[in-house]
Amino acid sequence: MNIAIIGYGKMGKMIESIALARGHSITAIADPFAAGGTGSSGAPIYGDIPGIAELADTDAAIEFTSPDTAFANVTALAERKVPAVVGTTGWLDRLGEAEEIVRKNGSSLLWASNFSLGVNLFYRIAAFAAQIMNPFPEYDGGIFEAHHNKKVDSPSGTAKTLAELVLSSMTRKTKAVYEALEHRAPAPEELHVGSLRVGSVPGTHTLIFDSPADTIEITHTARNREGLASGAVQAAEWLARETRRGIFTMDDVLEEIIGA
Ligand SMILES: NC(=O)C1=CN([C@@H]2O[C@H](COP(=O)(O)OP(=O)(O)OC[C@H]3O[C@@H](n4cnc5c(N)ncnc54)[C@H](OP(=O)(O)O)[C@@H]3O)[C@@H](O)[C@H]2O)C=CC1
Ligand SMILES: O=C(O)C1=N[C@H](C(=O)O)C[C@H](O)C1
Repeated sequence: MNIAIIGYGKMGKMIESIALARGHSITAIADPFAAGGTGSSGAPIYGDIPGIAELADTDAAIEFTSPDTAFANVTALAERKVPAVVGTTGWLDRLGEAEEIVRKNGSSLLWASNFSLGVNLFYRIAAFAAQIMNPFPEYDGGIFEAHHNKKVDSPSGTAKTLAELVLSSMTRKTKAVYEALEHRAPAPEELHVGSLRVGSVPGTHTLIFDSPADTIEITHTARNREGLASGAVQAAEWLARETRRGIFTMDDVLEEIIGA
């Protein structure tokens, strides 16, 4: 299939190499920093989302840019009717608005705060764990995430998704709190989420249940960005096969694989 890459940073470059290894072609790359050149696939790099003519043969675009630019990119791709796989985090307060624009244009959006298949399986395990821990109030719950020191959004998108899953499976927790809690202790119904930015950590997420007697920890540790980029390319393949138009997530891709 033909893929356009929006954002030619750490993820965009890894996606290009994985897409090529899976037999795909890169039609265009958009990134203001590298505009005017070509990617290692030979695809031209534009400063902004290319026009309809340049994207005519593109089956799907994969977008990993920055929280400030993702919404405009999703809008531009929807207007060009290019199905979009979007991994940028820290912009999802505008997701509802973006979904409306995508639907109005009869296009498609598949988004995920984390495209790693391992993390999406971890989400399912975490939701089940939260459900079975719910009747045991002696076990408090919390979330911890660590990422590299170039990451501009905190908490991670993955931690936010994980918190939403825990809240929907654990009725004694009603609210996620992300701040440092400098001057107060968390209330029992609050799910505290902590973030660390250090070095080159690709992404670690832990769900913790802690009682006076013991601790249960479920951790996903990314070793590198390959799993993330590979999941995004698999999501683009899924979206290009999908005959329905509309809004999808990585959970739809996982559902096709595991049948639930
Ligand atoms: N959902 C998931 O699985 C994952 C999500 N992410 C998220 O993806 C995003 C990108 O991550 P990463 O690749 O590591 O970040 P990088 O900073 O390495 O790359 C982002 C790139 O996008 C470019 N960019 C900025 N604005 C635009 C624009 N308007 N159009 C096109 N390109 C633009 C940047 O250029 P410049 O340097 O000039 O600003 C940069 O080259 C982050 O939000 C991160 O949290 C990351 C990994 C996995
Ligand atoms: O910025 C990153 O690097 C990552 N961002 C995503 C997030 O915010 O959850 C996913 C992954 O953990 C890497």
